[in-house]
Amino acid sequence: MNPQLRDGLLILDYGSQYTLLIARRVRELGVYCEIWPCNDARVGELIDAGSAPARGVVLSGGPSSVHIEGAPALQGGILSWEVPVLGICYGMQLLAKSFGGQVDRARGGGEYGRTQVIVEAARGPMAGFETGHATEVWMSHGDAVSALPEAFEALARTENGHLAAMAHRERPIFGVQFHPEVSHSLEGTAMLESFVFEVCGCPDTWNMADFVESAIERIRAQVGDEGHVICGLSGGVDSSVVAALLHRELGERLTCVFVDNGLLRYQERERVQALFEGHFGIDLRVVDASERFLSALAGVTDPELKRKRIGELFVRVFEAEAESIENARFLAQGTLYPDVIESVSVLGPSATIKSHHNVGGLPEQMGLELIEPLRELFKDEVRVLGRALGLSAELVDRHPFPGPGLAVRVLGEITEDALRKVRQADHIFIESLRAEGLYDQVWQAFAVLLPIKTVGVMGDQRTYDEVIALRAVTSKDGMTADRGHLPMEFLGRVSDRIINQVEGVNRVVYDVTSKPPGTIEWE
Ligand SMILES: Nc1ncnc2c1ncn2[C@@H]1O[C@H](COP(=O)(O)OP(=O)(O)OP(=O)(O)O)[C@@H](O)[C@H]1O
Ligand SMILES: O=c1[nH]c(=O)c2[nH+]cn([C@@H]3O[C@H](COP(=O)(O)O)[C@@H](O)[C@H]3O)c2[nH]1
Ligand SMILES: NC(=O)CC[C@H](N)C(=O)O
Ligand SMILES: [Mg+2]
Repeated sequence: MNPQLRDGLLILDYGSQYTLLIARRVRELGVYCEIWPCNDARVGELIDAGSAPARGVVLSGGPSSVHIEGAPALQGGILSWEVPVLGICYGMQLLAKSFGGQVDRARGGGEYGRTQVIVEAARGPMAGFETGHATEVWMSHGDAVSALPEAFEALARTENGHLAAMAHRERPIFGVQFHPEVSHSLEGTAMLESFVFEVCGCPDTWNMADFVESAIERIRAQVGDEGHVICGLSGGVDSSVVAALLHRELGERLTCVFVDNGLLRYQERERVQALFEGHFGIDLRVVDASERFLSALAGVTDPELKRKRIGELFVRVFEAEAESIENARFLAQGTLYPDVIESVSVLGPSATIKSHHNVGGLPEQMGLELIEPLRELFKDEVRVLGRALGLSAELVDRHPFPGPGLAVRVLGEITEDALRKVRQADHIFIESLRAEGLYDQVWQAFAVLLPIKTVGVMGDQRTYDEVIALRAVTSKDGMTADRGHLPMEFLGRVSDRIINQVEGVNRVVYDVTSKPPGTIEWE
């Protein structure tokens, strides 16, 4: 928990796809916030201690229904913190149920998409409007509050009379059935503003500079005067920002370790070495662990098992380096919020999407204590921070590259030959994007090698070779993504180059799946 949370908002996540957007909106207002899973153990501890972690609490939406067995519940103790609460969608339904109201399947099957609501009482999130004001909001619900709890009154209704927002008559407890955090709710930001500033009284003092300061303070407290930190440096945006932050505070008490795991892209090791050894005056060690990684992955085809083996080996390599450095008890990583949220599940183990190597892939026993100063940030926020720390545009605007690297882009079994194919194809794709000025128009792009063979004809000869899938996406933070709209002629040129130059590949396809329902990586 960051001490800045005391002046900010705690968002409890019940599994909504929009929870991240709530956090973004709040931070855009200059107020710090954190998202915790609704069943986070810290909530129970803080309830027992009787102390609220923040100035207000937001209960997010979620896919479940409050009247179904096993649906995530509201820990009633939250209400004893006596700080303002705003329930959004599922969050509002939880509040209604807790206070004795009725929640049922909505008449007519629910409301999805654009809806007009009319303000009935200008309080709480609706404080900025006149009674009778009509505003367009975004709905996405199949259940509805069919009977208001006695202690509550309606703040807004839809045109056909359904409850759209409610407020406790005496306490600062509010619910909205729609999603003020999405941009389709035209005056949603104003509603959040009223809640955050008027109701909760949060100061709008949060910004990146504060973040740096408080991150450094926390690092200082954690590391002490003698501690030495090992930083896993991949050459990517996140770990470079962490290294720059740590270097400011620790100077020579920082050692960066770049691991060549044999799963890197074309000439990646050389590029990272050239960039960092010359530039930052940072102590950089390059460890060639490729044989260890490749033998640990031999014969492994399950994506989660790949990720776990890779996560564990990374840590073992860092531990081995730490042994030769006095007081090296800490491991810094560039973990971001999306890495965390995808690796841990809200509703139970089945909802884990994938174990990011640096979170869900970590071994249970570790000899090093983690330092993860970016754990509460999103990618685009880290980029802003990187620029503020003076990192070059080339580094800051680089496409992300996952720690498990090409292992999750060779579907199925990983062999040297498969790595060669995907590495060459990726290089051709990325260089072509750069050469034709398209690199910055997509958020991430890469090649995937599929474990299937198809028939082709090359130079009058029959071929029976493998398939490369190209993937390019646009995104803001990696949590959701859309297909990249690359010109078909460009894709055709890349396809020709790949098939001509990469031995063993005779077909190229383009992935047009968005996220959701797909994920960005194929494994
Ligand atoms: N080859 C590597 N050597 C050392 N550490 C690594 C390596 N790959 C990943 N890591 C560690 O794992 C963390 C998470 O990887 P991730 O790819 O999410 O971040 P990144 O590489 O720093 O940034 P980007 O998202 O731009 O690729 C990194 O921040 C870094 O600490
Ligand atoms: O460092 C990382 N370790 C991992 O284990 C990992 N898995 C996915 N990614 C990257 O995260 C973003 C979202 O990816 P997905 O849509 O595939 O989950 C994309 O940018 C992915 O490249 C990872 N990064
Ligand atoms: N988006 C939501 O929070 C949906 C909540 C609840 N499952 C409903 O359909 O009403
Ligand atoms: Mg990376």
